[in-house]
Amino acid sequence: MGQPTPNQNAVAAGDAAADSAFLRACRREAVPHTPVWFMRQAGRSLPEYRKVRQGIGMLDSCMRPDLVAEITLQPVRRHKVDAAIYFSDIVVPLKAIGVDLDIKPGVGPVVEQPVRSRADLERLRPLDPEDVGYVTEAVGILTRELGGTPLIGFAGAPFTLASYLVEGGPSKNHERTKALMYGDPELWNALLDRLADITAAFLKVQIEAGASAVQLFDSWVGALAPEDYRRSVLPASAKVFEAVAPYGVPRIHFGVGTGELLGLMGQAGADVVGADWRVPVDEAARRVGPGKAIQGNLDPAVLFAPREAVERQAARVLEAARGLDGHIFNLGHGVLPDTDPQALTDLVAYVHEQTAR
Ligand SMILES: Cc1c2[nH]c(c1CCC(=O)O)Cc1[nH]c(c(CCC(=O)O)c1C)Cc1[nH]c(c(CCC(=O)O)c1C)Cc1[nH]c(c(C)c1CCC(=O)O)C2
Repeated sequence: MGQPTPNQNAVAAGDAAADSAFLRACRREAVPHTPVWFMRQAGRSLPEYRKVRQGIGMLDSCMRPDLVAEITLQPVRRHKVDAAIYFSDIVVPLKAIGVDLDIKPGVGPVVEQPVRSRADLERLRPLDPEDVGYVTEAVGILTRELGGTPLIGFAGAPFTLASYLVEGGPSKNHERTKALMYGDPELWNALLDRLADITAAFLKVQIEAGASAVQLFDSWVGALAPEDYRRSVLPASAKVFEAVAPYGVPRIHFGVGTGELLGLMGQAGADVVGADWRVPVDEAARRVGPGKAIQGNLDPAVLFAPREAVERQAARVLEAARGLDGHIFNLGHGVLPDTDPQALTDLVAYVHEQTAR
């Protein structure tokens, strides 16, 4: 592998963000306040998002740098969150290598020809940075406009991407995915390895263009038992983290329902591990093991309760985080589409106020 060569704009923007509360917390350094951002902060809960997206398909919007930059900036302006997350979707790199898929409103990613055989696997070619020139362009705009606010790049983890590819769409039980994993381990390992390379290439594009941190979303991996995760998933996720390690940007690893997997997810190599709301953050930190920051973990449904109740539940998260040497406040999963945006703005202010040092 060649030496990483971030461009000069990226270096300048990175310098401005380097001392931000978010990046300091990722590195487990002292912070002026606990940093806050929200998974899925850019999107349907915001009226200004629905306005700019009118008449433009989800995947089309991901390929328009001006629109991507605007949507990424919207929650930063409105909520004063401590980090921006790049507006895209986990299936964008798959679309970019020619997989025939679409994101259907209210459904999610749907794949025309699911991947279930060796011949299907051969259709997944490596990602060339030129396949996603619009990402380089949008990240470039963003790092200039964000100033000192760090930009988080992201990608889907091999297991979660495999689930969409094998099932052909969203799935509750992941039955075809598991059938392949148990029934043809050789093909399964080859699929995850190929997805690891695509994911790593996609993260590198974002980092080289100026992203200050990256998050690997393994949203659906909580469906697995620890032994299956260790054997059939961990090597591919570890390959992704290792591939981007030379850049030195913080690497975040997140999944839902991963209480029993947190130790193994820590072993996969991230610097920060995200937990959902089912495990308190101090217990999550104990399970993840030493030397890693923790991100989380207010239940996104709590935001539908009155303000005082939201604050009581947020206070519980902060209390559990008190002894940790690196905590990034977030929800335990993404912002739900019907969330009142004001509840998010108020929550950011509350966390900042309560943790100001
Ligand atoms: C599993 C997953 C997907 N996509 C993603 C994940 C991992 C995170 C998680 O677990 O929630 C990641 C994602 N998708 C989107 C972002 C944008 C950045 C952000 O604000 O976090 C991110 C980080 C935009 C989006 N991705 C999608 C939307 C909604 C589509 C729209 O606004 O038209 C947005 C804003 C579509 C999508 N794409 C996917 C789903 C499940 C959906 C929702 C389907 C629906 O209910 O409509 C796959």
